[in-house]
This record gives sequence, structure tokens and C-alpha cells, in this order.
Amino acid sequence: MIKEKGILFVLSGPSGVGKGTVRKALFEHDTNLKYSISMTTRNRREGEQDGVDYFFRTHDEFREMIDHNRLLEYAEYVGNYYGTPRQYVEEMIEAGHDVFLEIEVQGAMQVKKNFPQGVFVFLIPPSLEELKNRIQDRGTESEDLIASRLQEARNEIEMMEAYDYVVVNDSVENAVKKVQAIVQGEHCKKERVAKQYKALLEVEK
Ligand SMILES: Nc1nc2c(ncn2[C@@H]2O[C@H](COP(=O)(O)OP(=O)(O)O)[C@@H](O)[C@H]2O)c(=O)[nH]1
Ligand SMILES: Nc1ncnc2c1ncn2[C@@H]1O[C@H](COP(=O)(O)OP(=O)(O)O)[C@@H](O)[C@H]1O
Repeated sequence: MIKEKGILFVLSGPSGVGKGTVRKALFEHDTNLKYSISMTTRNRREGEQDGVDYFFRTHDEFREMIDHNRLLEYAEYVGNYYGTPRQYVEEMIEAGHDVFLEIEVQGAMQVKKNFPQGVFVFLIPPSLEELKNRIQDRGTESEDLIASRLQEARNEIEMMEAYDYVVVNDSVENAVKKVQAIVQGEHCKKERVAKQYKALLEVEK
């Protein structure tokens, strides 16, 4: 009997596009997905909790994770480190659970090397103007940081072609529906392949 592994879903997109908002809404509907909590060296924002939103760590602690190869991927983003703890993702996938990562582009490209069979989804804003408005309205960054994040966004959007799906975050409701459709579609695909594979083994008996 072949043990079926879970599917790895990766959601990326520029800062402020609405990844966190879409992911949270998705998890309210889909309880089968497992969310991989990232580790970061950035400061905690008001309302964020350690071990829920991120694992907030010092630079030294983060470096130790890198040195012991305990991160599946990591990237430096606007002056801070962000990374995906390896163990949780690998254990969940092996146990047959689908895992969801919400990470930026450089990290997603590293994941693609290790998990080429992963499903990569890119969230884009309806326009760059709207992206700027969303970052400003969120009010968590200074003007300088907003400018760096917008510059980064332009570079990130160029990587869109490396993704399997592109979803426009016009309204949260629409975007969540599209991401859900992708998750369900990938499931059906996996089941179909598994069925055909089993049928093939039967024929060979
Ligand atoms: N490579 C990588 N990027 C991450 C990870 N966790 C979060 N990020 C990304 O880092 C960027 C900055 O995150 P954050 O400071 O929380 O800002 P926000 O996503 O704009 O609210 C975003 O693009 C996140 O998706 C991770 O584990 N690895
Ligand atoms: N579809 C949308 N329409 C309008 N505003 C949105 C939409 N999606 C997210 N936002 C708002 O945009 C800001 C950035 O969203 P957030 O989820 O923090 O983005 P990210 O995680 O990509 O940085 C937040 O203030 C959020 O409420």
C-alpha cells in the first residue's frame, strides 16, 4: 500500500497585497489545511502573538536555525530574516496533511527546488496604486519602509511567471474563493492520479 503524502501549497505576493487577510479567511473555511508558522527577526506588531502569527526570534537564534539546517527556506526581506521551520512541514506532508505556506518570492523559489511538486500561487493587487493604499491604510510601517516595500513589490511581481496560479485580490471574498478552488482542484487531480495508478497496478497483477 502506497502512503499518500500531503500537498504543499505556497502563497506569495508583494507586501500589503492581502496575503495574511486572504489566508486567515481561507483557514476559517478550510480546516483540513495545516498552516506553517514562520520564524522572523522582525519586531512584533501590536496584536501579534509569538507562536501564532510568527515565532519571533533574535538574530542569533535565527542564525542557529540556519546553521543546524532547521529551515526549509529563509530569506532576508527589508532588513529582517524570515524562514520556514523544516520539521513541521516535512512531518505534516509525510503524514498526508496538506500544508500551506505564506512566504515572499525568494523563499518560495527555494521551496520550489526542494518541493517541485508543490503548488505555487501568486496573489496580485488590482493595481500598484491600490497596493500602496493598502500598505498605507494598514498603518504598520513608516513612510521609508513603505517605499522599500513598494520597490520590492515591483521586483516581486516580475517573478509571477514562475508560479502555477495567479490570483487577483480584488475583494477578499473573490480571492478566497479562487484560492479554495485551486486547493480543491489540486485535490481532485491527486485523487484521479492515485486512482489511475491503482487501476494500473490491478491490471499488472
Ligand atoms: N521567505 C519567507 N518569507 C516569509 C516567511 N514568513 C513571512 N514571509 C514574508 O515576508 C514578508 C514580510 O512579512 P511581514 O513583515 O509579516 O509583513 P506583511 O506580510 O507585509 O504583513 C511577506 O512577504 C511575508 O509573506 C517565511 O517563512 N519565509
Ligand atoms: N481585497 C482587499 N480589499 C481591500 N483591502 C484589503 C484587501 N485584502 C487585504 N486588504 C487590506 O490591505 C492591508 C494589507 O493586507 P495584509 O493581509 O496585511 O497583506 P500582506 O499579508 O500581503 O502584507 C490590510 O489593511 C488589509 O485589511
